Amino acid sequence: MNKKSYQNIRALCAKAIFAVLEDGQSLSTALASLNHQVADKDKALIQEISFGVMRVLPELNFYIHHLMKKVLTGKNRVLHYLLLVGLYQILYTRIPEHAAVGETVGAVNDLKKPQLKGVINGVLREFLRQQASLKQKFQQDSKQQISQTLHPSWLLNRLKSAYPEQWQAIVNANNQKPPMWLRVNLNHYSVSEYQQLLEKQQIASESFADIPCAIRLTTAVNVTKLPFFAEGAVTVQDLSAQYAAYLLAPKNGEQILDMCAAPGGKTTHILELAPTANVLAVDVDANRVKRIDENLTRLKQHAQVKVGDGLTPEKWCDGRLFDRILLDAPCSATGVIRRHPDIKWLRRDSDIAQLTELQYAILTRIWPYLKTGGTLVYATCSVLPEENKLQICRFLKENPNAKQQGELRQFLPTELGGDGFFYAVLNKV
Ligand SMILES: C[S@@+](CC[C@H](N)C(=O)[O-])C[C@H]1O[C@@H](n2cnc3c(N)ncnc32)[C@H](O)[C@@H]1O
Repeated sequence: MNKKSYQNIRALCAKAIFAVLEDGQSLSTALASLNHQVADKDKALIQEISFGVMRVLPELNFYIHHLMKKVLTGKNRVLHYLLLVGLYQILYTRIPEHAAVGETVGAVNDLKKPQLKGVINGVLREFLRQQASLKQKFQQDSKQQISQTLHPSWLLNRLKSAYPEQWQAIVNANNQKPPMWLRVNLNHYSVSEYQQLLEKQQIASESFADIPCAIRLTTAVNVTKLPFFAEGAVTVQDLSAQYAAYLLAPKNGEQILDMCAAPGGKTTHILELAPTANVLAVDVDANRVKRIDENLTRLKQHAQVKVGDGLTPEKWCDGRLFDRILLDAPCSATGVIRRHPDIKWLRRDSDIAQLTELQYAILTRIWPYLKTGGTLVYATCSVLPEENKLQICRFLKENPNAKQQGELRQFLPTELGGDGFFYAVLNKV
């Protein structure tokens, strides 16, 4: 692509944030649709700024409300998001203040609002002047719990009620940048062999006793820097997500259904553990299903991949029964907020009841496709009991042929450990 067609990255950040907060798109989707306008060298910065703004949104809004008599609305709303981008750089990046202000002000041309250059410049410079006192005001704003925790109140209330002792630790973990975890393909390298390869590239890492293929990188790196990534030596996958395939315990030759499989992170792990298992990977989202194929290709694995709705398995299932089913149910994703901080502003309290209903419906429709003696693993990346423990309790009550195997596992996000995840293993008797 011609270099001249790349846009000012602050303008692109503002557009991406606009797409999330005004149009309800996920930040990953919004950034993906702008990707062709970003030079490779700028991709890390655009990610850092836009994800960072989502992480600390209430703080940045607090400052703007103190600095402006009238908030920018209507056709000028995108400039409100540009101001967030400017403030984030000043507060949370190493970009020198003058450059942060200059580049942000320069973005008004790409946003086709040159007449408002003075407003953006004025607000950012006023922030620099008042920075210390505004930060103090923000710290003292204890009435506004949302400012202090950077979480919406409906979610805080749910966390407090589910985890009266741990909610603060969960909130703190959610507000951190996430650690980068890898899953080593043990068919290619042992964990210690791969750590040696990383060391040669000056990439520091730690292994983790509970999961034999997991490595945490001390500092996140682009996957292109990972030795033999393209050849399938490793996959980027959070520690907690790596439990799924181990709990499913697939065997070669078995019939396995990976339900809600896209983008295939767990499909490929199942095939690493049981390379000749007959895996059917199904997801309702045709675009995301393409990514299962891409991941299978990179890892040189084979599975049958279908677009299908978990609510209507009779439409896509060829009549076979499965030895094992992984149901990685669509959920609130409240366990992965540190990876996707936009979730805090996209989800609504009312979504939880709808999701709970959908999860339960998929579970009940899929259950008949499990052989007697077979195993189903129910997983979510949620920390809310309604989507997890309470679902399983209800299912066990209503389905006498379902028996719980082992303990229910509710992982909570921790600073250096894995994401928030839930697992239940059910046997059909
Ligand atoms: C948590 S993600 C799955 C992650 C995936 N298992 C992995 O490890 O890469 C949940 C998935 O559920 C899919 N989904 C949502 N509703 C569905 C439905 N009714 N039937 C099938 N898939 C559905 C979404 O498209 C999404 O890809």
